[in-house]
Amino acid sequence: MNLDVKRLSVSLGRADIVRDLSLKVHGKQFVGLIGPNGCGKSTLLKSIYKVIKPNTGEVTLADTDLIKSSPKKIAQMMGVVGQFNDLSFDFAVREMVLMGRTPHKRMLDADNAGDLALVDQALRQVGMERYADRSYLSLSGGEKQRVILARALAQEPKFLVLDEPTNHLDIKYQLQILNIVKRLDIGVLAALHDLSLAAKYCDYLYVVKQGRIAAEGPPQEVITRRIIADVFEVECETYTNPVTGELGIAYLTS
Ligand SMILES: Nc1ncnc2c1ncn2[C@@H]1O[C@H](COP(=O)(O)OP(=O)(O)OP(=O)(O)O)[C@@H](O)[C@H]1O
Repeated sequence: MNLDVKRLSVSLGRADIVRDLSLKVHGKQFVGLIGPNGCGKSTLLKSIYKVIKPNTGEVTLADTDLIKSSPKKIAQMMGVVGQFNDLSFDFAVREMVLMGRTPHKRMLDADNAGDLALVDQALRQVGMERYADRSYLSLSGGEKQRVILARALAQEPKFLVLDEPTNHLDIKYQLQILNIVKRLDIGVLAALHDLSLAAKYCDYLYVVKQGRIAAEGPPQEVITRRIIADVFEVECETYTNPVTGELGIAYLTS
């Protein structure tokens, strides 16, 4: 299932935040968006899952025009983990995750054994099964983040959009969550702050600077001294980690 964003522009207030931006996720690629604070990553993702209306441009998933689709239709195809997931009302963790099943039905049917089995499976995947009856609002930031991912997994998504999915997570769960996502073997578009994690997990990266794509390519081609200095204003050297063989980044700016 391909995601195709074509010439998308988004303004918020008087500011042009996303500027004539195009990107693609082919099939089951794990594609990362990296870029400094405020460069427009969340705004771009929100206009893909239709929380923000773009001024111009096209967003299609498979052959579906997402800009013209209903939220329910989008939710039947796409799971979303947004950046801020707090609620005004409290729900039990199991109820939160069950909401991931709502787009598939006209009304939530809590007695549906199939749905409940998917909810339990999703909670197990993120290591939160013991918390099923706990109040969502009583959870820590990282626990909430894992529940929100479980809700997206319970949707049985064909595509995932993730905005900083490892926010609040300790290193064990950062790795665990990204491993889970990688193993789903579906298309993923994820905004990531940690460049080492982006290099480790992403097949392809787009670097966003002031609402435009400043660079794109496989991580080894994009996470370079020159591009990091240009986009993040930080001096670094990259190297091959002698233990893992992965791309390493040594930050030199003091
Ligand atoms: N309603 C608004 N009106 C005007 N500007 C806004 C509005 N909402 C967001 N912005 C601005 O849009 C810019 C892009 O924000 P966005 O959240 O997309 O950035 P981001 O790349 O996701 O940043 P971060 O890495 O900090 O999460 C920011 O400068 C932000 O202040």
